[in-house]
Amino acid sequence: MSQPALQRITVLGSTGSIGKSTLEVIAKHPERYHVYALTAHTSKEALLAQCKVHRPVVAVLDHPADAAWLQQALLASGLSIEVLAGPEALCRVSREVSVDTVMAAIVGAAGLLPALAAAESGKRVLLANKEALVMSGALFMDAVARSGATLLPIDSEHNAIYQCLPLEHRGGLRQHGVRQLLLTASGGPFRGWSAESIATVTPEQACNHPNWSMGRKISVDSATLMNKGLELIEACWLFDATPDQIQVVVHPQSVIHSMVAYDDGSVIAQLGNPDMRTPIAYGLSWPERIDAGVETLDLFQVARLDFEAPDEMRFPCLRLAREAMLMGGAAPAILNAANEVAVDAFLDKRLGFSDIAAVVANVMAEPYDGRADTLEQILAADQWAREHAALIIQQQVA
Ligand SMILES: NC(=O)C1=CN([C@@H]2O[C@H](COP(=O)(O)OP(=O)(O)OC[C@H]3O[C@@H](n4cnc5c(N)ncnc54)[C@H](OP(=O)(O)O)[C@@H]3O)[C@@H](O)[C@H]2O)C=CC1
Ligand SMILES: CC(=O)[C@@H](O)[C@H](O)COP(=O)(O)O
Ligand SMILES: [Mn+2]
Repeated sequence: MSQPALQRITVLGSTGSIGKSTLEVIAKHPERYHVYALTAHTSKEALLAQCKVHRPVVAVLDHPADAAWLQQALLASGLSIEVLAGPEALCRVSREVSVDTVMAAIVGAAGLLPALAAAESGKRVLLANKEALVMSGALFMDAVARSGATLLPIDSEHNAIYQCLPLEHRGGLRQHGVRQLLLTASGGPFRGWSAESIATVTPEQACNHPNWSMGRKISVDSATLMNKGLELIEACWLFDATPDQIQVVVHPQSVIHSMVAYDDGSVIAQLGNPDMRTPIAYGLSWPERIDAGVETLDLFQVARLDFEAPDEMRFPCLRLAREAMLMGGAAPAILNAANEVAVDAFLDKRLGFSDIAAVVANVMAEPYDGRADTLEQILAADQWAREHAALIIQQQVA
């Protein structure tokens, strides 16, 4: 058997939940994958530890003082690794000519520019950072098409749908006999709770996802169902679908990661343990399969699979996201930015849980007359929404 081609990889957000899982899978296959760059925001000790194990060529931190600290610590450990600082360095390690694959696993809008840089440079882009696509869907997909990049979804639901679709699904789902995409949702930690109980939950409760271990921002998004809203927009762009072709199905066990319904009545599903190493390994090795270190699903232990409709009255964020996608233009970027500001405020205990949806709804209700065709316009809409959300939160607190 021939040796697989070696992939040189940049892991954006390597100190996060997805970043760490990515490095676990990479470490199992040293003959296939070499790390080119590792990046973090402020977690310098964690990045130092990762550098010692994975020996990247470059490491990136946000602040120059942190980068200087890391450079010193690496030299003291006898490691010659180049350390860079700042957002432009993230784009540089995404674009680097010798890099084949970029794992885009920075959380939030901060991940947009380096993910886009990878898409524009024709890389294999492993996209976990759903906010990038929500903000810049048309622009991002256009960059992929023009550069010939290979875009592989890492978000578990989209990875599942990708696995359930025919190989060539581009250019419309209908012509491939696809009737609907069934996007599964766990329902989050507050599924079935009354509106009154939901209103008083703490960040710790919101971050305690029933099935997945994830970063704090996405955990809160799962709890409000904004995660499913962002994923609906993400699916529209990835699979060239309209919101009405996507049905959200609450499935509390998170064992079916999503499904595709076909014209002949077939429903094809992808199942597995709720462990992100599976979609990560799929993205790394596609079109082959590698060991991800994940056990085969024990169906006898799962025993039952439940399904219900999402409750958009108690969890309005899903409806807000669908409306943003239907509005188009800058609306998804505005939704995303307002949500990021509101989630930050909730995690800081400056805002109640139910106020997250209220802040997003209020920002979306404000008239915005800008377009969202260019990156500059998208970033302007993002900035506008952040300012409005901050103002609304300030007024609520005052
Ligand atoms: N976790 C999961 O299971 C899933 C996550 N996703 C998506 O993947 C992305 C990452 O999620 P997750 O791993 O949970 O997030 P985490 O919060 O665990 O990790 C985020 C990573 O991004 C870095 N980062 C944060 N802010 C910045 C910034 N301003 N500039 C540069 N780097 C930054 C962090 O560095 P530092 O450590 O220094 O803060 C960290 O490495 C999100 O978009 C999420 O929606 C999608 C599906 C599943
Ligand atoms: C693992 C993953 O992809 C997350 O986005 C997960 O789906 C969150 O779960 P819910 O949003 O369905 O609660
Ligand atoms: Mn998901």
